[in-house]
Amino acid sequence: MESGFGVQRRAGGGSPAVGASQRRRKMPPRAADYKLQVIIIGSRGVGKTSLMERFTDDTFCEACKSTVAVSLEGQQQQQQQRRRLDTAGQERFNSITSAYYRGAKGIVLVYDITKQETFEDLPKWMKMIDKYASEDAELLLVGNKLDCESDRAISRQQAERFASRISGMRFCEASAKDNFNVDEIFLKLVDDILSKMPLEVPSKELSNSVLSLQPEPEIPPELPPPRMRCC
Ligand SMILES: Nc1nc2c(ncn2[C@@H]2O[C@H](COP(=O)(O)OP(=O)(O)OP(=O)(O)O)[C@@H](O)[C@H]2O)c(=O)[nH]1
Repeated sequence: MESGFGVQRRAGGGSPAVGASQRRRKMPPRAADYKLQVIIIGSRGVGKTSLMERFTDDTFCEACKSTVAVSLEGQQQQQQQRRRLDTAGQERFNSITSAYYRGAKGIVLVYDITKQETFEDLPKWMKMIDKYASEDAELLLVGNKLDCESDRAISRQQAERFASRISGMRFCEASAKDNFNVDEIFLKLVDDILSKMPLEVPSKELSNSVLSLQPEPEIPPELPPPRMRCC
């Protein structure tokens, strides 16, 4: 399953430490300077939607339905639009999938720190990134459900080792439930994306971004070499 969204960020908008959720609640919406497409990917139930909803709405749902496909535009738009996409047909999935990966400036790869299998799925997701995403996309590995420390199955060191083998991948742990590290994840990612962008960005680069959630990826037989560090 995958999800993503358009992150809008005002230039000089302050650091994550200021508390973005506070700003979201108190500041009236303003036209964004940038719209960047970020996708959130990872196995079923790891908390992709919860992380996104915590960031965009500052809400958390204890018993959410599994997402098939969702589109969401504009974190700072007053009227956030969501629509379920018709996801019938693998061909359609593939074209949607590749379009979202291709357009993504940032990719958040999520696993659940209490579920070994979601960590074991990570190489599968990396293959999708290698196949479809831009080489320039910022990558962030997130171990979610940090509030469930007593049920932890994946150590921080294991995840750090995984991330260190992938060029440019950052890593952090978070809790959508406790709102721990959520704003920091997305705002740092956006800062990293913006710091890579040229000062004058052509307007077509700033087009609306949408989000897509799709089923488990089918790994194609022929894959390009993975984005592993060479030394
Ligand atoms: N304890 C805890 N539960 C969480 C956290 N984040 C999500 N959950 C729960 O995990 C379940 C799955 O969360 P979702 O956000 O729907 O996960 P998802 O990855 O979007 O799931 P799919 O749409 O099925 O791929 C829900 O019951 C959430 O309430 C978290 O940080 N801590």
